Amino acid sequence: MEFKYFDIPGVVEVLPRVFGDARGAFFESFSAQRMQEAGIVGEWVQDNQSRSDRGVVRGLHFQAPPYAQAKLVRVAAGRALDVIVDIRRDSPTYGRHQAVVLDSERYNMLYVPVGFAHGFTALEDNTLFLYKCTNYYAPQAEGGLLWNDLALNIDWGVHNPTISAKDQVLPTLAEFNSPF
Ligand SMILES: Cc1cn([C@H]2C[C@H](O)[C@@H](COP(=O)(O)OP(=O)(O)O[C@H]3O[C@H](C)C(=O)[C@H](O)[C@H]3O)O2)c(=O)[nH]c1=O
Repeated sequence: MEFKYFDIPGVVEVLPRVFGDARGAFFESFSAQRMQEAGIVGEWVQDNQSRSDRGVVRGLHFQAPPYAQAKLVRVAAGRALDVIVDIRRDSPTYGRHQAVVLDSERYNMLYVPVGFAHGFTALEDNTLFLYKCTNYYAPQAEGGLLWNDLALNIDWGVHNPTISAKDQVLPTLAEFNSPF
């Protein structure tokens, strides 16, 4: 299991060791000890899974404290362009985003710390998106940012996505008051 770090502090890509043979492949999708050593911290209490066809955009979402969630995200089938935005007020990279392609053939994962808005584009049909969370679902604490806010300057890889009505009316970064 190898780890890749980015200019945005705290974000970690996990590149697991994959064991391929005539039957297929095997890899460890979670290791509390190895991940803590890499700075991937938190008590993982809830696993989620969503299925999206090509052109779906979900996000940008977060849960406000005290229900804030760190996430460990990957795809079990298909591919996704994962996007996270730093919304930690005192961060030198506030408002900046990081995009990483999650590929079910590369088995890579991304650690999204507390203090980030998160979303993704499904790049293929039947993209199965799996993620661990460090806090339970708390709809009363949900917040978000408008996916196509020009100030975020995010290339989602799609111009006319399938997106929920809820996500189409999220605030822009300028309108938004971060709880982090
Ligand atoms: C997130 C969540 C949702 N739900 C229910 C609530 C709705 O009836 C239904 C769909 O929820 P929503 O439209 O919020 O699903 P997504 O748009 O995929 O939301 C997720 O998308 C982005 C990418 C994220 O990072 C978050 O984990 C999460 O906000 O599932 C639950 O029962 N539990 C949950 O933890």
